[in-house]
Amino acid sequence: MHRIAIFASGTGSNARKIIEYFKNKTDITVSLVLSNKANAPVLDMARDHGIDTLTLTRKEFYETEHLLAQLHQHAIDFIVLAGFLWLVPSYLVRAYPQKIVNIHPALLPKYGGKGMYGHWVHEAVKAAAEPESGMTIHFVNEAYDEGAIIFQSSCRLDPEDDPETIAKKVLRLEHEHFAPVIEQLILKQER
Ligand SMILES: Nc1nc2c(c(=O)[nH]1)N[C@@H](CN(C=O)c1ccc(C(=O)N[C@@H](CCC(=O)O)C(=O)O)cc1)CN2
Ligand SMILES: NCC(=O)N[C@@H]1O[C@H](COP(=O)([O-])[O-])[C@@H](O)[C@H]1O
Repeated sequence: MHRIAIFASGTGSNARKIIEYFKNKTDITVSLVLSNKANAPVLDMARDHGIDTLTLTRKEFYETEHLLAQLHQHAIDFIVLAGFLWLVPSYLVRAYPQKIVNIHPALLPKYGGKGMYGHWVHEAVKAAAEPESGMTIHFVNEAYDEGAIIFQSSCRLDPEDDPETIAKKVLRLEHEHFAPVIEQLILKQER
């Protein structure tokens, strides 16, 4: 059995799609949802699905081994960042080599890096009058959004699109692709 931990900071619509996708699978399950925000809606959603949750302060996340202990206690072997807004530290990247993936709401390498999250991404895409946007799933390394790209999907943008409608188009792609890409990656790695 592969056990996934999802890290999220906000709404958790991607986390919900992933939880629902693996609910009826026999070889992969979501066993833990972590957030840096105690009031994040993703935590209530996880609890509604009977999934353990964990909230960490910045000090606990960066300066203690509490997270590693919790991941070990839950036998986590894969980590998914789904709207998580803190930089994953080196100790965790090293502990889970090629086992941490992130979803980014743009076609990396453009529109990535520090400050590029949520609506800031779509604002920048709109400001640049891009003809398309999309989403990227990539491995997580020590820097924001610089890990090897695993999968990308794009959508056409219209002149009348604004950051909100761009976000909706990109989120639709994320919901369609993230869970199956995670499944294919996990099963490919075990071969
Ligand atoms: N080591 C890594 N950690 C994280 C990555 C990564 O690729 N490597 N991806 C991010 C997710 N992300 C883009 O996909 C991203 C999230 C947040 C930020 C950012 O600038 N955050 C702010 C803090 C925001 C807050 O605390 O509310 C900051 O660092 O100043 C950029 C990109 C997740 N972690
Ligand atoms: N750079 C990181 C970033 O911006 N991540 C983005 O946060 C949103 C979370 O939505 P959700 O909470 O509904 O899944 C998603 O669109 C994800 O790509």
